Amino acid sequence: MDETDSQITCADSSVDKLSHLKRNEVKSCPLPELHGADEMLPELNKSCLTNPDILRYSRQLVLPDLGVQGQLKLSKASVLVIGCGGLGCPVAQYLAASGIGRLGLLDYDVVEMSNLHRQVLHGENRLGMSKSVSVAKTLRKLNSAVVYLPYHISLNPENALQIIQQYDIIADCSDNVPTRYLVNDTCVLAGKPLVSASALRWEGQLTVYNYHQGPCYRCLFPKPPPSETVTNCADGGVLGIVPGIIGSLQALEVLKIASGMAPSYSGVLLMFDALEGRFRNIKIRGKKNDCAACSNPSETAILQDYEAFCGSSASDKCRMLRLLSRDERLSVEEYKRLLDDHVPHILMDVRPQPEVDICRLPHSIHIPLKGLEEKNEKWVSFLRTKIAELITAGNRTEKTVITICKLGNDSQIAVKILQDLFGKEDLFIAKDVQGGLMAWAENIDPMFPRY
Ligand SMILES: Nc1ncnc2c1ncn2[C@@H]1O[C@H](COP(=O)(O)OP(=O)(O)OP(=O)(O)O)[C@@H](O)[C@H]1O
Ligand SMILES: [Zn+2]
Repeated sequence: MDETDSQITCADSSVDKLSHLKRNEVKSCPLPELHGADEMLPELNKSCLTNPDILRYSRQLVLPDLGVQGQLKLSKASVLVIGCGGLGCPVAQYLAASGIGRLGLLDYDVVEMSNLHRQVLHGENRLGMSKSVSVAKTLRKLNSAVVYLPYHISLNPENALQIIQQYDIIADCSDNVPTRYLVNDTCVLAGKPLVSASALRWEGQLTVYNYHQGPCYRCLFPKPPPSETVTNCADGGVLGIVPGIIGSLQALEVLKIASGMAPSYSGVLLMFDALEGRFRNIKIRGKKNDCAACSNPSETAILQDYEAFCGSSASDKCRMLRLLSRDERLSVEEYKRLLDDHVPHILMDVRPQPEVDICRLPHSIHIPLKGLEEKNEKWVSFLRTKIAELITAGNRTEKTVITICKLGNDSQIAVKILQDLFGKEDLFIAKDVQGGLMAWAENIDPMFPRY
């Protein structure tokens, strides 16, 4: 079947309108909601398996723990997958293949090239398309008996309860802390089990919240971590297979709950280390008596400002630190002028080595942020040598060090450390390049690689 004749149940005209919009356009235009938050969904009430069902699911039907009754329960169950990215793809794929009744697919974002190594339900022909629609289109070809409901929206405190209460089980496949708190609190309020997972670099985690008397996310994490300590896939990287593995396990937990079995990870945290090839199960604390969310669910307020609570955004792709004042920063245009005017300076690239191996500005020196943070003598004396060379070579005596990284976060931290190390010296100036090398690629040099 070709892309164009896929029978996604949402209005296909709205899908087409969305398909090739850029992310910002999608966010800013009034969206034709593919499935609105307030739309009531029909009940799933399959009472027996048809012959095609029996053939399709035969290999799992013969499993004594599942059987016909389990399969029928699956067919009557509905699951909301929040985030159609690295985790959401395998979760949705295995649930669809297993014969879940209804799959809600929620994501505000569109498919990008850097998604394809792990978000395996999208493809090159889907670039710019709504992720939720793309997943629905792919899965329609895998199992057309499942009802797919794509929501091309951002889950927020205004719509979360209306959507979540229409599903039996929730899979959190999102990638940011405000969304995790929002999903948790809403699941507590609506009384829904929440299968939650994360994947970053070579590691993955998985647990089930709010299942029977089990703990919720807030029982474990009453307060969010400091926003500057939170890394996402764009910052930290992720091996595509890791969310593939964790997402498959997430689907397994959902399937167990949906078919009437007990999940394995309620009150237990699975930690997967792909480098070591090791899975570890850690027993986690039970329900907290004074948990702000689940100790008294009817009182749980989900209308708090989750972004303010967490100090980070639920929709920005990149976290943006604001450590420096405007005059401690150079825009890429200002930095280009400084280069064109041959102003003596040191450009210090503070990214980790693997990123420098991908691309760098040829005149930069490389001192990784980690080396600076540890005040590593090797790097500090290397920088002192470079500053001495700058003073000897130039007619001017300003010791100007400009830091740069991928997006302009680590470069700000580097400026703070430099100010601490050299700030008392005469004529020492430290600034960073706002937006980093990706802003350089965007606004100055279109040939510079983006990653
Ligand atoms: N509040 C939210 N509402 C809707 N979708 C969300 C929300 N929070 C996160 N998501 C979605 O969850 C998905 C998480 O998946 P993943 O981290 O693999 O993708 P990504 O954000 O595209 O990755 P990258 O960081 O590499 O760009 C994203 O597609 C993101 O758009
Ligand atoms: Zn709790």
